[in-house]
Amino acid sequence: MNAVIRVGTRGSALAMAQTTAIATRIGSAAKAEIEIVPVTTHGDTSRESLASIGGTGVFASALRESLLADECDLIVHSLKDLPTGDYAGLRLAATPKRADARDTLCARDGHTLETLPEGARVGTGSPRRIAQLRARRPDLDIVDIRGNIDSRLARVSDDFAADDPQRLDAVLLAAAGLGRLGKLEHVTEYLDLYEWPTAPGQGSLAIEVRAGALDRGLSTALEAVNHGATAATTLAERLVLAGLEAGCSAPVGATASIDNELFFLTATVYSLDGMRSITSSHAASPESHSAAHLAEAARDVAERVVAELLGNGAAELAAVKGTP
Ligand SMILES: NCc1[nH]cc(CCC(=O)O)c1CC(=O)O
Repeated sequence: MNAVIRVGTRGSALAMAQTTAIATRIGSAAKAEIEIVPVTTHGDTSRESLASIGGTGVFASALRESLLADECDLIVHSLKDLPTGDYAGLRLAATPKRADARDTLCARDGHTLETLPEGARVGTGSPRRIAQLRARRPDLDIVDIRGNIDSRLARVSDDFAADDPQRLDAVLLAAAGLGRLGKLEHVTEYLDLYEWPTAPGQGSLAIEVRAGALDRGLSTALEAVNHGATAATTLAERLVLAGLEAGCSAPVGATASIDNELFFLTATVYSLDGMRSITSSHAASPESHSAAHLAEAARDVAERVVAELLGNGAAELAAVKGTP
C-alpha cells in the first residue's frame, strides 16, 4: 500500500478546492496520506486569449507531463478542460459524481438575460457562451475575458467605477465552479440545460493515472469515488465532441441524462455568430444500469446524435474542425 498518494493539480483556487475535496475522499478510502502537488500551467500564467495559446488543452498538458514524470500518482482535471483524445501512457481512472452542469448569469442589480438593459456589457471568453448569448440577446455588448473566477466576478462589482472600461454588467460562469468556491450568492439566473446546453463534461471532475497496474489500495479507492451515471453521461457528451472532431473550446453544447429507463442525449452546434444552430436529441434504453450497459447506451446515442448533426451540416456551420 502507498504510504503517501501524491495528487497533482493546477494551482488556481478552483483547482485547489476541487482537488482537495476529492483527494481527501481518495485518501480515506485508500487509508493513505495525501500530498497535494501544485503544477503551474501555461494556461494559468498567460493573459492571452485561450484560442491563441492552443485552446483549453493547455491546462491539461503540464499536469499530464508531471504525472508521466512520476512527480505525482494521480491528477485531477475539470473534465470539460480535458481534450477527448487518448493520451499515451495515461488513462482516465474515475469520474466522481457530477456537480451542477448548468451555466449561470452573475449580473448587477439582480438582472437575468431577459431583463439586462439593451447594450449591457457581458463578459465571457467561451465561443459556445458567446454564440448562445448572441442568439438570445443580439443587442448585448460581449466582452472577451480571461482570468480566474474571482477576477471575473470582481468586474461585476463596484471595484470598477462606472466609466472604467473593465467594468461589466454581467459574467457567465459555470455553477459548478462557483459552488466549489462557495460563491453561488453571486448567481442571478441559472440557465436551463435544455435551452442552454453546456460544455461536454461541465461540472464533472476526472481523475487520471498512469496506464498500467495500480497499487491495490489506490485502485479500490478510485472505484469508490467513481460514479457510474456520471461516467456514462459525460462519455456520451464527449463522444459528440470527438465525433465532430471538435475541441473543448468549440461552440458545442451537450447534455446527457439517465432518467428511469432512458438514456437521453441532446447536443447543439452553433455558428460562431450565434445566428444559426443545429440540435439533435436521441434516447436509448440500456439493458441495465451496469457500467457496460450504460457505456453501450452512451455510444449508441452519441453515434446517432453525431450522424444527425453532421448530416445537417454541423461541420460547416461552426468550422468546428481544426479547433484545438
Ligand atoms: N473554462 C474554465 C473552467 N473549467 C472548469 C470550470 C468550472 C466548472 C466545471 O467544473 O465544469 C471553469 C470555469 C467556468 O467555466 O465558469
